[in-house]
Amino acid sequence: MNALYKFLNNLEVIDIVNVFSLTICFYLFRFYYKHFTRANPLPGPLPIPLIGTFEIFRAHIDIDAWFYKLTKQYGQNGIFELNLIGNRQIVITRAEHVNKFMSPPSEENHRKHLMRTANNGLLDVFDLEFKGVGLNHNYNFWRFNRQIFSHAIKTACLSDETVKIVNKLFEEMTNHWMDLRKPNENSAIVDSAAWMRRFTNDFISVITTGNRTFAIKNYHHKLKTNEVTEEIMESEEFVECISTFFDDNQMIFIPKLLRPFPLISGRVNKMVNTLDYVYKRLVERIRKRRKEVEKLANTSNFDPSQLKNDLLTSMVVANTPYETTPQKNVDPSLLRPMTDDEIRGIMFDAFAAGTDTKLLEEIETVFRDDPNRPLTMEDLNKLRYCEAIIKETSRIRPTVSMVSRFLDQTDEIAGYKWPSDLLFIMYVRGINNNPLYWKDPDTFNPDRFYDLSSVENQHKFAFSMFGGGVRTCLGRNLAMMEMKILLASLYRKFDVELVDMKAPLDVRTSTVTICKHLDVRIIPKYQNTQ
Ligand code: HEM
Repeated sequence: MNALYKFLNNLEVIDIVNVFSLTICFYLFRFYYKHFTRANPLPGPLPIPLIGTFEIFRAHIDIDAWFYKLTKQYGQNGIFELNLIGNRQIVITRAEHVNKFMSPPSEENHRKHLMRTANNGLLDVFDLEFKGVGLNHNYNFWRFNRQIFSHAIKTACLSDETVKIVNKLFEEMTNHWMDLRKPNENSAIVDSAAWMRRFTNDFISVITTGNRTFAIKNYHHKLKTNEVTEEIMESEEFVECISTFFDDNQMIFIPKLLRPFPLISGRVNKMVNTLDYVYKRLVERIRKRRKEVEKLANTSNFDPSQLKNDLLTSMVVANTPYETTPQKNVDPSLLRPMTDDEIRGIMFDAFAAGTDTKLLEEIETVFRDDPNRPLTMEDLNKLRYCEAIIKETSRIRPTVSMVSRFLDQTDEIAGYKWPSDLLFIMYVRGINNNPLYWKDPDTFNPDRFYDLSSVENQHKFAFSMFGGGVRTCLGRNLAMMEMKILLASLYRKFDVELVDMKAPLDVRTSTVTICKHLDVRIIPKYQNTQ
């Protein structure tokens, strides 16, 4: 002890500087030694010590554009790597390599590599770790929630009522557009991105809770009168919060260790506050619905078929005596009622995920009998070219451009043997635009999805829009239905023109790509379109 005291006492500033410099040199040497001797080295940007690849930390970075550039630079063999604070992430850009993650579940793979994020992330800070379906990091909770969500959403997808809701909201929205026309003008200029955010929010709210948020009506009122009432503020804040979550949701991949860092902490706190607000609003709705169900159930002549048909009611009564269509062939351990927190997790998923020539010929053929009649479920099946347009748009610019899976055991992927605890990112946009599978990938050509022979000859993972395998999108049928009705209804009644053809697309990407603003001119085709 004495010797140590003497030693420290005799130290001079220069010695401290030397020790400090030596430590840094040692750290640098060790960092790059480990980097250059890593297993299966792949091409990718050279990492910076402590930070890894810096780009990810830049606020407002267009992650998707950056990944697209990296794919061109490093993805020739369909696989490259990034480093995030010492964590390796493997990016896949070829269809052949996604088999183990995207294949339909089998006895052998139904539990393998199922999680989307690493074990050391921030999911618990955002209260998402054991909640909902999309980001749930616990196999048993995820399975329970997915089972109930999928049972509840099936009813919505098969129901004529859902088609009627989209028709009604569309009519209301377009009436508002026409109302916003300047005096003596036939067409209206609208920010289609802002309107679509409100449309999808209103739609998913009816599907999940049976009640509207009136986001469309409130937005119209705000634009028309410049007046911001409490109701408008609330509905607008809810829409904005969902947007904020998507703006920065790459935060879910940040290791927890980094939370206190200045570039990170502000963004994490903003996300926590945003989610807190959304969670509170959702729990209020759940409690209200529970009371309504209980009140009804306590009446003497109660019949479960009197209950509402929406997702929230289905979840409140799931596995209780009030359920009208009990789940069949389900593991008995999944047959318990849901808690408020569990329902809130699923509702958050639904709100977050649910909150967007030949076509004209097809529309004309389908609606030849009456161009103004509401669209029906039967029409939907005939709108094949409309579906091809949606797929081709999603091929070129997928809404979800990255799908991740966490390797939970050693496995062979893309011809390499990998250790466990490694994050894989399937870069969907890279695969969807890879010239190996698509001739002239930059050319917009919906025939690729219309011509059945070319679809059959395509690699089964060369295009993916809703992911695949055990964790494939639960809302895919509902989303496709909503998009087809919207597209067909829009072009049936209106001509649509971009206001500024030269303006760059105002998109914000994290793992999801969202259009922030897009002015279009809406021109009614018929005089009687109000
Ligand atoms: C155009 C609209 C949509 C697109 C492009 C889309 C795309 C996706 C993708 C790519 C995934 C990841 C799949 C995977 O990991 O393999 C996903 C997951 C999911 N989606 Fe969607 N989605 C859409 C709409 C919806 C809607 C409307 C809902 C609900 C009402 C929904 C609910 C979900 C859920 C719950 C998951 C998580 C499934 C799980 O982790 O088990 N999605 N979606």
